[in-house]
Amino acid sequence: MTESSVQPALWPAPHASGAVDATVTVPGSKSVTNRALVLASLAAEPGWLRRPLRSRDTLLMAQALRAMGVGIEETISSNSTVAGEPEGSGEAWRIIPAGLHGPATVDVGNAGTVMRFLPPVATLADGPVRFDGDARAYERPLTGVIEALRALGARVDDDGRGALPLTVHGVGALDGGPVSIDASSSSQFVSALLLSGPRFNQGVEVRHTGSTLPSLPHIRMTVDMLRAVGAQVDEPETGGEPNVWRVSPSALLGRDLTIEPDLSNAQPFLAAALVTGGRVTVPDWPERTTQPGDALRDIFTAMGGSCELTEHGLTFTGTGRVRGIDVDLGEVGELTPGIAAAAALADSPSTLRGVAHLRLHETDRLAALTEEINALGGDVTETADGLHIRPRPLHGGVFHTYDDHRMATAGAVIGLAVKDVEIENVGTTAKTLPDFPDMWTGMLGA
Ligand SMILES: O=C(O)C1=C[C@@H](OP(=O)(O)O)[C@@H](O)[C@H](O)C1
Ligand SMILES: C=C(OP(=O)(O)O)C(=O)O
Repeated sequence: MTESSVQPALWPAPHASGAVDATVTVPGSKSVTNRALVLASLAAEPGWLRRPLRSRDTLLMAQALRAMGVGIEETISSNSTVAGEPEGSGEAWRIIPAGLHGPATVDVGNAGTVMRFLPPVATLADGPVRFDGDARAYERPLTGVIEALRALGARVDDDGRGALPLTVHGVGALDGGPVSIDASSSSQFVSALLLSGPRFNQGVEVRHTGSTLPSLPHIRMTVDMLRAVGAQVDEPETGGEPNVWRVSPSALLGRDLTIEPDLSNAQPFLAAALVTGGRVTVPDWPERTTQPGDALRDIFTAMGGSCELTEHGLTFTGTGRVRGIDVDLGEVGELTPGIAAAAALADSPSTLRGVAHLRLHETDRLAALTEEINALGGDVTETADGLHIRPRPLHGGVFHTYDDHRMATAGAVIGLAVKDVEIENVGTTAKTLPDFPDMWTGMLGA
């Protein structure tokens, strides 16, 4: 078992003395970077990732792929394709695919994308690949991936719990074909099988048998990115059978891909505009995207304020009044902590629904949000699939983060409006946004 090296500490969350007015450049998307790393590693030719996210989750992904033999060179690119960016200024990773090797060991940390996307990749290695990670990673669901790989012809040794730690005994190839899984606990089970599917002998046909399926935009992201590297995918949203995704066997192209900003990590900054009645612009907000964070344009507008997408990016302007909201977040679960934080500062109650699976995220997010907002004087109750939040005057105190990056950023949003909030282990934001504390104080002009 491994642990992050970040030490617990109390970080005094800055209080906003007035309306925030800032432009905040947000680093690349975790979900896009980690999919791009996997697809580029499985390709038949080298490729480029420009503006990749460098954070704990993406560095763990890169390190794991390197351990299996992939070449990943971190460079400053000489031919930046990013609009408005001077030539030579962009960070880029050159990915050089190779035959995948075992024995290898993979530290997944607490990255859902690493622990779910890489076991299928490891079936293609020519030896055993051992997966281990943080204590919390042992508790996160993985059965869907493990059982599917066994059904598709792989040997996977775990300790019988259907979870980490485990060893995938790669033999250089996998039969693939049809498989049924229950992905109600994580959409990442579906994404994982689809991403490696083109490299299985018969491709893969994934049938989801559960009653609910969270985070559909993330499955769309997988399908879009597979198609962009030449894979053939049949799926429910373009006329396929409901709950069935088919990927044909094929070689994948090496592409030159510029990673979009992480719109879920833009959330705390947009929330700052919402709760202070200020204005925040996030440059390079994509016009079209599969990222769930794009839903913030509607959700935060419904909570008070307005947004405008121009060539400068997305500008969100708050009014100083935050309204409660009744919303199903099943498709965009990772936005829940930030929405809960804004809802705790609203002038009417909120109900957040459709997110029971958050109990198995980085921490039990429903329990953690309830505990921490209530410890500051709030009135939050858990429901079977979400939260009821009745706003109350809040007071300062320690906001615990449970090694959850989105708890830390949620606490920072509350701290803007409530004096003397201290965030425990703000360094946990390194999972997806290592520069968060500096970006936050920079936004406030400190
Ligand atoms: O595929 C992805 O990149 C993700 C899918 C979602 O996972 P779940 O479906 O497990 O919620 C999301 O919450 C996570 O942050 C990223
Ligand atoms: C749930 C999340 O991450 P993971 O990729 O580890 O599932 C998240 O980032 O909110």
